[in-house]
Amino acid sequence: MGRKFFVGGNWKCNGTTEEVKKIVTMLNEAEVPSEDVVEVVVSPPYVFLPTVKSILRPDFHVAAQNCWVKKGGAFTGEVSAEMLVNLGIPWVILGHSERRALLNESNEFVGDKVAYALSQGIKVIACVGETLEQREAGSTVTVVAEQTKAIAEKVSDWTNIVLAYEPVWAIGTGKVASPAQAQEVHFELRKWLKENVSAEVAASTRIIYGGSVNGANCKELAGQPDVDGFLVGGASLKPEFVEIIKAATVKSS
Ligand SMILES: O=C(CO)COP(=O)(O)O
Repeated sequence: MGRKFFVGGNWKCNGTTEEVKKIVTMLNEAEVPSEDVVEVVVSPPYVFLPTVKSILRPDFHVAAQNCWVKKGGAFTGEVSAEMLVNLGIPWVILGHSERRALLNESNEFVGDKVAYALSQGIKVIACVGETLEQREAGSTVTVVAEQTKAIAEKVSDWTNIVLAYEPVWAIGTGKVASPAQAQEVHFELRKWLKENVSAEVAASTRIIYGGSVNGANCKELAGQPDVDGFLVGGASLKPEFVEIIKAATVKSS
């Protein structure tokens, strides 16, 4: 169905100017499959976006890690979607579990943000995922379905959305979901999209996995039929990110 493999690097709140330049140099020198095979998007903190955009190879793209829920104005400390457009930033990550948990972003707020960013022409990596408690209570599918529903209620066009399944218990813990665990939730999310949005959206929307992805586990995860790529945290700051990008060839081989 032509879901191009997608690899996002979420740098989170890390880096100095020097470190950022070093990572970009490493990426610029890397030999990776062509843009026809894999879409690569890196997401530095806001303050480094212009630098990264200006020095990053043209076949890779940049994403912000957040943006404000509506038009900019008197919202101290926020960055608006309009500003991202002004800087030529094509992507934004929204609904990351760290923001949901630490900054109390609700499902509804995330849905509003996704809709507003899309309305301004910014493509969205929308994150969903359950906590360990929710998984142990057997509510994983309900939780991610509710998070996805809050987005689906606000948007009509899914063309510019990539859905990132990031189980909270796997983020930054070194405890990666097994390929079977990831596939199970990705399958359920695709089924949810089919039943609640459309068969076409279900077939064409990329559903990517995030949570302790590294150079050693990426290939097996990429081999799962409903895993269309990754959102990588810690390993996206390291040379092994290149190996993760190369996992795209698992799909094309
Ligand atoms: O949160 C993540 C990406 O958005 C995943 O982080 P880690 O790869 O460090 O577990």
